[in-house]
Amino acid sequence: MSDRVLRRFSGSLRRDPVGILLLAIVIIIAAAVMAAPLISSLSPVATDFKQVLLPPNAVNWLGTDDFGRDVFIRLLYGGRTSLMVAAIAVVIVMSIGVTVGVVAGYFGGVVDLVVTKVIDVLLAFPRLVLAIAVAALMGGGMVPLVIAISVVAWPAYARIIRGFTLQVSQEGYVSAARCLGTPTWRILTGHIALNLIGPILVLAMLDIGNLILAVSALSFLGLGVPPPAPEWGAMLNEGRGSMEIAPWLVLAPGLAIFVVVLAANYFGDIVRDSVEGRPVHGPRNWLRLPSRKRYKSVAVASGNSAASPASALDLQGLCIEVTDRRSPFFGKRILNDVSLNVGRGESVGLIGESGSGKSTLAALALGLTRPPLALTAGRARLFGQDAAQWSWDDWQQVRGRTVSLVNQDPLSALNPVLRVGDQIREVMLTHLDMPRAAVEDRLREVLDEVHLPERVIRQFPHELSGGMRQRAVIAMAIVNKPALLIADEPTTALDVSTQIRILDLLRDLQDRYGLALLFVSHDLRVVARVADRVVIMRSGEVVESGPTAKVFTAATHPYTRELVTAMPGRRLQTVKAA
Ligand SMILES: Nc1ncnc2c1ncn2[C@@H]1O[C@H](COP(=O)(O)OP(=O)(O)OP(=O)(O)O)[C@@H](O)[C@H]1O
Repeated sequence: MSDRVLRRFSGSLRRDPVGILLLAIVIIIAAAVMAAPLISSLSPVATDFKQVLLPPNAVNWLGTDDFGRDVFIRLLYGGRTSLMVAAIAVVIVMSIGVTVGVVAGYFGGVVDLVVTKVIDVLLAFPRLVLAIAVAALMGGGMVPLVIAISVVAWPAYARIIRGFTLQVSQEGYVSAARCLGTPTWRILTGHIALNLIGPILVLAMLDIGNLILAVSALSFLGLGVPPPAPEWGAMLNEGRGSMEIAPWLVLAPGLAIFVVVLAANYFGDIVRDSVEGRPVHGPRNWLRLPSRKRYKSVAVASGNSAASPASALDLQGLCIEVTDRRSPFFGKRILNDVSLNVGRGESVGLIGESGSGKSTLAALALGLTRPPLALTAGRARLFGQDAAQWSWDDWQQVRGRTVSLVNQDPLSALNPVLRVGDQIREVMLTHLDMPRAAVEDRLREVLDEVHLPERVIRQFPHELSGGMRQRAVIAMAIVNKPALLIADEPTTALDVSTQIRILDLLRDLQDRYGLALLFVSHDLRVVARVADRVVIMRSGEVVESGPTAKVFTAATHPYTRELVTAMPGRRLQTVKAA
């Protein structure tokens, strides 16, 4: 995960001029602060009463204070204290917060009850007031400062980490590890803590700015490092008295705190976006409007005009390999010389055993081939255009509009906290500039098309049956009237009678819209019900293809014959009759 996050982080930063500027400033500040003794031999506490309150000049770049001390040198040494205390506090706060949160969330019961009550009590105090009380009780100084900040900051972390732990503990792999007798410490460190690295990183980045502010605030109140040692908050306090005649005394530390906190928050946002997988952060989003040009050309090509190409999806000699050298599977060929064509209005079934490469192929048709996998040979055309050349943004314009997906798990495709109606509306509004009334009309129309009652508009996914959820997902996929629908094992999670109804619905929609349908499945009976043509894959290669009836009754490849022989009921006619 870390590699992917790092790549996204550096990718976001590269496209973000403000982020790069802030990063450069922070690197300069951090380097200057670390190298303070090398930059000047002057002591930050050396006084010179002949030089008091000098404005910035060639010798004293940021002027002098009312003891004749050089403000620039004090700023450098003060930064060491501020940043070091904040960094130590983050580590301590994280360690306590993560340990308490994970233990409470995983063990639950009395442990959780006691911990959450303690957290509730601590969070009821205003953070800074509690920190002032703790620091004042301990008498000020660097160590009490770190302790005061840690004491008040850990409960918020513990509460968030407890929430994440509760969620991760419910995951199937944690239950499986428990069933397999994995020791508790191993589950906590290996399964749960590993999954919390992302949220922990985000929390740390977002809160480091707050901790720097807390250090400065306590020092400003005289509860930090004792004078004459410099610290940014303490410098603000010292400069307060002479602020009107020597504004540089407060401007210098004030600006330093501002820039560092701003940068920490800004990077916190980028890290959060990178961990959560949001594609773009920052000014790139603000400055660059989505490119409609290429989208229009794709949309035009996908229209049903006579001039548009006959193929919806046309793959020729396609190879997909693991191209990332860091992957242990580097060089592995996932798809080998695969050719497949889905004509307009045609329904093609893609059949293969587990691991044959069906999902990899479906992902390619949606522009979702991501590292470590890459297209290394062959041609991929969507509605006559060379889709291999499209950027992520180009694909974003096409996915959900020209090409849609229905996957096997409707529950994971629907957001559990949003009403079904809002989720379908969102798909429309993402792609089409429609008036409100038209959106509502189309919403009702599409629900009717997938045979769902209007009441589901206001319902949440958990209030629907499995079959209804899959219909809702199909409604989302077809609401923008796409030209190509990819159905990746859409009936696997359903019972047999619901399966048949969903398959009939897909066939029906395909006829009504002239949809091209790529139906991916390992179940021959299911494919027989919807596909005009079938393509059989094995170990990343196409072994046979042809009209459904022909392949099922007169297969030429031994593997296909094996599949057909193993099919319950054997004959296609039997399947259709069922
Ligand atoms: N990122 C990857 N790195 C290495 N191998 C991969 C990667 N992604 C997929 N594979 C391998 O590619 C092969 C095809 O995977 P794919 O998921 O496309 O199969 P599938 O036919 O969809 O299987 P299933 O029906 O079980 O989902 C598998 O052997 C899989 O292990």
